[in-house]
Amino acid sequence: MANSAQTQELVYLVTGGCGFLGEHVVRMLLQREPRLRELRIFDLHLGPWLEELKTGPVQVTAIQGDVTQAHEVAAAVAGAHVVIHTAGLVDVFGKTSPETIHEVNVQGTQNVIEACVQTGTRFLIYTSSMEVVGPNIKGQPFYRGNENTPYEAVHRHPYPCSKALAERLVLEANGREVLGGLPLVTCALRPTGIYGEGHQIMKDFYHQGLRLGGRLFRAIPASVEHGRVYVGNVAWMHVLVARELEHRAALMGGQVYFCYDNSPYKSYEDFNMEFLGPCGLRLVGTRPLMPYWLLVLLAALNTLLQWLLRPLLLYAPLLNPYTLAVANTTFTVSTDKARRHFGYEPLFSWEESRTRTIHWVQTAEGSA
Ligand SMILES: NC(=O)C1=CN([C@@H]2O[C@H](COP(=O)(O)OP(=O)(O)OC[C@H]3O[C@@H](n4cnc5c(N)ncnc54)[C@H](O)[C@@H]3O)[C@@H](O)[C@H]2O)C=CC1
Ligand SMILES: C[C@@H](CO)CCC[C@@H](C)[C@H]1CC[C@H]2[C@@H]3[C@H](O)CC4=CC(=O)CC[C@]4(C)[C@H]3CC[C@]12C
Repeated sequence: MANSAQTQELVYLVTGGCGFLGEHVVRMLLQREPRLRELRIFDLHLGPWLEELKTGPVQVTAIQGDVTQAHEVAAAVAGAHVVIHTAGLVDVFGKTSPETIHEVNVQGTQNVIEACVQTGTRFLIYTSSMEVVGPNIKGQPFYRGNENTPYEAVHRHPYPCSKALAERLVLEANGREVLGGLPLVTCALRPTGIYGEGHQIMKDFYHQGLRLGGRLFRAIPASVEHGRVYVGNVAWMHVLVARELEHRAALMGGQVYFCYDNSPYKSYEDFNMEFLGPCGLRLVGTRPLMPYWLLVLLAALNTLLQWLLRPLLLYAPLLNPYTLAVANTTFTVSTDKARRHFGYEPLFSWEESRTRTIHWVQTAEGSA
């Protein structure tokens, strides 16, 4: 909670502050950054929940804007001490064109960097993704790796390509001189698959299960581990990095950190059942019910249907060759780099993260 003994002097900007992760970052900052004077929330779509934040001691400024518009970004950044750039197009389902994904994720990030340089903002934290590393196009496993684990990070899909390019831009910008002559300090956080309150795909699976009479059918072998991290802990890591970047610029500047916590290593489907099970769903099968080649065929068929139907409607199912490959490839992290560099410990235990997520799925049911 904000401590009135400390001077409230800092101005933060959170891009994408109305998204799934962004909302948690915003709320976490208000709770855990006592030096905050003003919090600017920049997003293409502003959420109505922002209104309730405006009555607190911190000035909350909602800015409707587009990261692809350099002048809008520059106006929002001017005067901010810290920028947390979490805005992005998270599309692995073919809803948007590769060009748009590139424009938002890469050009948008370039605009944020240039705005920092031009207006004199010194600290920039970028929300990257595990996807900048893998799974790669060869489907090679990354088993409990860390930030230094060798891995062939080669991608073809627009989303990981864009995140990798944007991350590189952010890291290369570390040390650039900003207005006033001081160096820019940047770093990138790479969450694995985020879960928690507000996770749309979890909700989609829940409703799919309800439609199928309370059942989901196992498609991926239980032995394929998929890295997951609780949204509250990802937000906490952003807040800590933002706080420590100034004091530990030499150590943290230009670095990447996986976002991790104590969530268990499990397959994507088994992990989801940790929440969906207590909400009344059952995962049928100890082994996949369909042979893998049939899933590959269905995923390819979905791609074809998406292409054929495009002139008429947007067909964007969860299953496509890319999502299947990601779900079917082991990718888990095991690291303590964030603890060593800036003292990160997860704020929420696994039990608490689980309880909060179950509660959200249960209460979100009626509102869907
Ligand atoms: N959801 C996940 O599992 C993971 C997400 N990430 C990254 O975390 C960040 C946040 O992702 P989520 O919260 O899941 O996505 P989200 O879609 O819920 O949030 C993204 C926010 O960015 C905003 N936005 C999109 N285009 C914009 C534009 N042109 N200008 C301004 N704002 C724009 C959206 O309106 C939205 O509020 C993204 O950068 C994503 O790549 C990284 C790893 C995992
Ligand atoms: C084959 C299906 C059988 O039930 C399951 C399909 C699940 C997929 C929709 C998800 C499996 C893995 C997810 C991705 C992963 O968590 C990593 C991600 C990181 C990001 O930065 C953005 C989101 C995502 C790509 C995430 C998207 C959904 C999955 C592919």
